[in-house]
Parts: sequence; C-alpha cells; structure tokens
Amino acid sequence: MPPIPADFHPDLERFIGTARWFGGKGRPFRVTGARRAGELGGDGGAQVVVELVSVTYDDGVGGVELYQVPLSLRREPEERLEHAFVGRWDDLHVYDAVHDREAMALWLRAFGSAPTAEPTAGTAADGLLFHRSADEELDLTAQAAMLSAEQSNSSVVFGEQALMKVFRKVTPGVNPDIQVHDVLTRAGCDHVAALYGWLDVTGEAPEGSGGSVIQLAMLQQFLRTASDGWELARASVRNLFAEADLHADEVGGDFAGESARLGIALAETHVVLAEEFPTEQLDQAALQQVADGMTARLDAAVDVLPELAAYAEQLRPLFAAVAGLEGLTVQRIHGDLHLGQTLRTVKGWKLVDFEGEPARPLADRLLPESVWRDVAGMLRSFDYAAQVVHREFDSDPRAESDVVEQRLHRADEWSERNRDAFVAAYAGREVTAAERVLLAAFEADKAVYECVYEARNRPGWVMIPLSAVARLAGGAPPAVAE
Ligand SMILES: Nc1ncnc2c1ncn2[C@@H]1O[C@H](COP(=O)(O)OP(=O)(O)O)[C@@H](O)[C@H]1O
Ligand SMILES: O=P(O)(O)O[C@H]1O[C@H](CO)[C@@H](O[C@H]2O[C@H](CO)[C@@H](O)[C@H](O)[C@H]2O)[C@H](O)[C@H]1O
Repeated sequence: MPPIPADFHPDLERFIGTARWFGGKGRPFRVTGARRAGELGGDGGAQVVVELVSVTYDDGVGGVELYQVPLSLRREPEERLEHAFVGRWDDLHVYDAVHDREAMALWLRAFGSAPTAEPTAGTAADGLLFHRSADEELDLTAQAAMLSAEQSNSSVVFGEQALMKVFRKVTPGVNPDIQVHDVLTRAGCDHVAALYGWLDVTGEAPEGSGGSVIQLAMLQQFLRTASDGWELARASVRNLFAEADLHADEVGGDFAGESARLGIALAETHVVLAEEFPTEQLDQAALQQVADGMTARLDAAVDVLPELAAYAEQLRPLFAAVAGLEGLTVQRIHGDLHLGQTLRTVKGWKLVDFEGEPARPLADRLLPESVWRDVAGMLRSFDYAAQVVHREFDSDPRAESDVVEQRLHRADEWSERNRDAFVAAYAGREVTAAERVLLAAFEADKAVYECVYEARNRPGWVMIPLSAVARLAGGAPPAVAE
C-alpha cells in the first residue's frame, strides 16, 4: 500500500484526540507524520496497515510522541465497524483495526506461525516480527473480541485462550510490560498471566531512537476466570453502604481477607522481581534525587491544577524527608499499581500491566525503585474505591445529609480497614518508622500524579486525589466545587 497521504492527517487527529488511550488529552496537538511499521493480509482478504503516527503538541512540550494506529482498509463501508470508523482514504473506508475481527485474525495467525524453540526467532510479516515465547499451541480459529475496558492500550481476546495487548503510545526501546512478563513467566511466578509472544517492528529504527527496536504488542494467557479487583472492591463498598448501620467487618461482602491475600501476592511478586532484576542500595545523593523528583512532579502538577498550590508548602517537607532516610534498597517494581491492575482468579490474585505510569519517560520506568511505591499505589486505590462508590450513592442533592455523612464515615472506615489489611499482609511484620515516611511520601506523590491524570482525563473525579493530597498535607479538605 502507498504511504498514508497528508490529507488523511486531520482524520487521524480526530480519531486519536478522542481515543481513551490518547495520553495528550487536553493539549492541542497535530499529527505531523505517519510512518508505515508494516502490513498484514491483503491477498483478497482483510488488509491492514500498521502506522506509527507522530503527534506534536502546540505547547512545544515533550517533543514528538509516537502512537501505534493499526488501520483496517475496506473497499465497502462496514456497518458493524461504524463505531471504529477513522475516515476515507481515496476509495477506501478506514477503521481502527483492533475492532475488526478479520483483521485481528491476521495477527493471531502470524503469532501462530512464529517458532517457539528459538525465542529470538520470529515470523516476519512485511515490516513486523512476531515472536513466540511459550510452547502453548494457539487456537487459530478463535474469534477476536475487543476488551471493553479500553485503557492506556487496546486489548483483544482470542476465544478463551489468549489476550493480545496492542500498545498505543510506543517508545523505541524495551517495553517494560513485555520484559517483566517474560522474566516472571520464565521464573514461574504465580501472580502474572504467562507470556505467549510479542511483536517488534523490523524496519529501520526511527530517527533519534539510537537504533532501538520498537515493540508493538504482547500476546499472553487470557485469565478466563478473572474478576477485576477494582470491580470486586467497589462491590464490597456497595455492600457495606446497603447496611450503613453495620461496620465493614460485620457485613458479608467484607474485602479485608482479599486485601490481605493481595498484599501477599504483591510481596511474593516483589521477591521474584528482586531475584531476577538488579537491586541497589541508594546512597545519599540518589535519595536526594528521589526526593527532588517528587518535588519537581509537584511543581509541574501545580501548573496543570492550580488548586494544588494550597497544599504544596505542606507537602515539600514530606518529600524532603525522603532524602534523610538511610539504607533504602531499590529493585524492579510494578510502577503503576492500583486495583484495576489486579485480577482475582480461581488460582488467586494476578497482577497485570507492568508498563509503569504511561506519562513517565520510558527510561525512568525501567529503573529500580522502592517497593513501597507499589504499596502506596494500592493504598490510593482503596481510597478511590470507597470514594467512587460514595459518589455513586450520594451525587443526588436530595440525599439526606445525615445519611450522606454516615456513608462517608463508612467509606473512610472501609478504606482504612482494607489499607491496613493489605499493608500488614504485605510486610508480614511491623512497618518501620522509615517505611512509614516513605509510604506517606509515595502516597502523596501518587495522589499528585492522579490530580494531573484526573484533570486531563476525568475532571469530575479530580476531588478524589485532591482530597487525599489535603489529608496527606495535614490541611483542611479542598473547598473547590466540581
Ligand atoms: N491476561 C489477562 N486475562 C484477562 N484479562 C486481562 C488480562 N490482562 C489484562 N486484562 C484485563 O484487561 C484490562 C486492561 O489491561 P491492562 O494491562 O491494564 O491494559 P492498559 O495498559 O490498557 O491499562 C485490565 O483491567 C484487565 O481487566
Ligand atoms: O491503568 P493505567 O495504566 O492506564 O493507569 C492509569 O489509569 C488509571 C485509571 O484507569 C489511573 O488510576 C486511578 O484511578 C483508578 C480508578 O479508576 C484508581 O483505582 C487508582 O488508584 C487511581 O490511581 C492510574 O493512575 C493511571 O496511571
């Protein structure tokens, strides 16, 4: 196929700008180029072009970002793909390929023909190199279906066997999600879905990438019996609200046992990560850098959400205290842990999505960090679950104020109970004073990150992390109306 013409760029801008996975929401941008990573199909059947689309922001911050956009090209309009329509390119009707079953079957077949014996060998489709990392025989007749919970990337399930995650924002270099799944699968870690394969671009490395590979997708075991930790936690809060005169430990849907099991799953995963990746003891200069990083993120966040300024001065000493700690060991961690990254299966809790915070530079996401950062991410998530349900119940202005008050109290109680159960099981011993300082600092750092995330993606939820910032800063709750 010829390259995408420049007059298709406005269609790409419209499509990317409204996609859930687009990390630049709220910032005016332009599509400044589209490079063909590869092509699949075309012999009379479905035809797919995989484009790496360059996005440049009008504010000039952050340089060019690359987004993977696989496009399905159709001669006739496809009614069932209307929701995935991108635009017209000459006489072609162009759709987001991840929604197109026939297009996705091409990916699965390419994975199916990749040899498994040599992990470095692969099947090359035009420009694309498919790798297999496990002997699992793939069912090539399995139907593809998009996972509706589309988040930072797009995930497609093949039957009940495999799940392919198509990375959207791509950066030249090792993809942390593929890397960690590969290592943990080989190490026999029980708390992740096994890696089956991955997809690289074979063509010339893009300018400025230092010759690095670009990794486009990951194929892994589909956890058929999984329930999302975020859904389960909220169901437990709802259950508590239904009996608002009872305490969290008195109702049937109590979650504390699951929170404790989740703490153990995280601790066990951290142990394997520490065995398989380098660990390091931070010296004073490195600790200072960690503290400075938190402060710098706070300063940048105040520019995005000025309401944070009211708490900035109280947060600074909390971050500065990190520089005064001694003997902090760092290792590879999850990096963006929250309840939405946990799945409860019949075989226990699994952790997903080891990509780290999507907004962080790739190099930073590969660095060893303190395990308490992951713990803090989960603590924030317990708070979110309680607060989100509280809003579901009490967004009605006619709700009686004493009932609202009571439920708010129960929400806090639920959050505290589950946070405590999680930390106690994770640590398996008393948490030291130094660890408590770290936890509070990482929790505040995460809440600051969430303020930016919500301001850009879900402005109606910004009060959830902002209230947490206020609590951690020891100040009065925010009075900002939503
Ligand atoms: N191996 C799996 N089996 C079943 N469901 C999964 C699996 N991996 C992820 N999921 C589901 O897909 C959703 C998105 O996956 P995730 O890795 O978090 O993607 P993203 O990077 O887009 O946030 C998760 O919330 C989870 O519910
Ligand atoms: O799952 P992603 O890697 O895309 O993570 C991003 O999106 C998350 C929301 O989906 C966001 O998580 C925040 O909201 C969650 C509830 O939806 C809550 O449980 C988390 O605690 C909260 O941080 C995450 O921060 C962001 O990186």
